[in-house]
Amino acid sequence: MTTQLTITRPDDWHLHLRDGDTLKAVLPDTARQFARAIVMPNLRPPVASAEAARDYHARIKQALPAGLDFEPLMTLYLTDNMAAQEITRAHQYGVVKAVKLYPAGATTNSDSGVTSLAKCAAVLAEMEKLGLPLLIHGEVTDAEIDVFDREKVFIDRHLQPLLKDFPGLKVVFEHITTQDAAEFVAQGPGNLAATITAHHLLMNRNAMFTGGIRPHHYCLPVLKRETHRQALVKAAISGSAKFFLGTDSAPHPKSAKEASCGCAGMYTAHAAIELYAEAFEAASALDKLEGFASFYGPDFYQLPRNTDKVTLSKQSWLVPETIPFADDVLVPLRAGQSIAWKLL
Ligand SMILES: NC(=O)N[C@@H](CC(=O)O)C(=O)O
Ligand SMILES: [Zn+2]
Ligand SMILES: [Zn+2]
Repeated sequence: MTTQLTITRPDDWHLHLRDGDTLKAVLPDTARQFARAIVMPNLRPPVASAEAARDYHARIKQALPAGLDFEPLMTLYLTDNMAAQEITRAHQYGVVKAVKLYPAGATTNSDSGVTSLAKCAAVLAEMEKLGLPLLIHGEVTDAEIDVFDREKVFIDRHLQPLLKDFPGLKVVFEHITTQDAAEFVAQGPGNLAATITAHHLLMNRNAMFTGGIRPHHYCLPVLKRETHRQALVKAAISGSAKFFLGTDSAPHPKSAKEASCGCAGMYTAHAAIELYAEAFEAASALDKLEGFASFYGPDFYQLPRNTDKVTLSKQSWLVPETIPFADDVLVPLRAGQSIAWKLL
């Protein structure tokens, strides 16, 4: 049995850091483990210009505690009326590594998102030309479509046409949750990849209803049935460079989660790499963790792999019930329960 695991320092290719005091509260959790993270732009207002991305980058660097080495990789929030020129400028700024597509209304702070991809043709052509990846929250927003089917329908209605219209565009299908998405990506072209969260590897939709409603297990895309979870595990441990780590750690105050209309998002940054280690161990595939967590992401983004190492030890520890979050608290995944691996 493996009791220690040393891997190249990982990166997180999908992360929500928020801003201001909440940024300060969560950033150390990520920076302790990861060398870099792709930072999501769904602030209020969204990070939709090259200047906004540069300023947000500076605020993150400023919020970083002394002694922690961490590089935020910035994203632009795609809107219907974004000019292609904005992409060119953002690319020139250097800190912007990708553009994020939120279908309008699909998730937290997505109301300024895209209503029709046809409106973004010039922007997408410019990204294709520059090699700037498009990161997609891949769910349709149609109220008539069952919430558990929204990812699958997005593939047919939007992702397939997009890949056909822009065959050279690099695309990351973010936080995939279904067998349909895993198979679509595995069989797709080399410019198509996907991130997978730890929570979608560890839990199926029963976790939202164990003994009552569990708001801290509600995220988007919503957890799916067990067959889908198994397909995601299979993809993550396959050794295919098309699948890599993206936590989608999405902090919200406890009061906003435990509410009559609670918001979507799980906080996993406090234990991200440890949670992934649990999932890979459960699949007897700890030897596949390093590629998934530390190699395939930078390879896809054409960034250098990290050179330093981290070590995980098979050592159970107790997750706190809450974590301070500005003037509130947040409830981390596994609150009050234990995690089998510990980052040394
Ligand atoms: N994943 C979530 O459930 N929530 C994310 C948004 C997102 O990634 O869709 C958030 O910003 O809270
Ligand atoms: Zn999303
Ligand atoms: Zn997200």
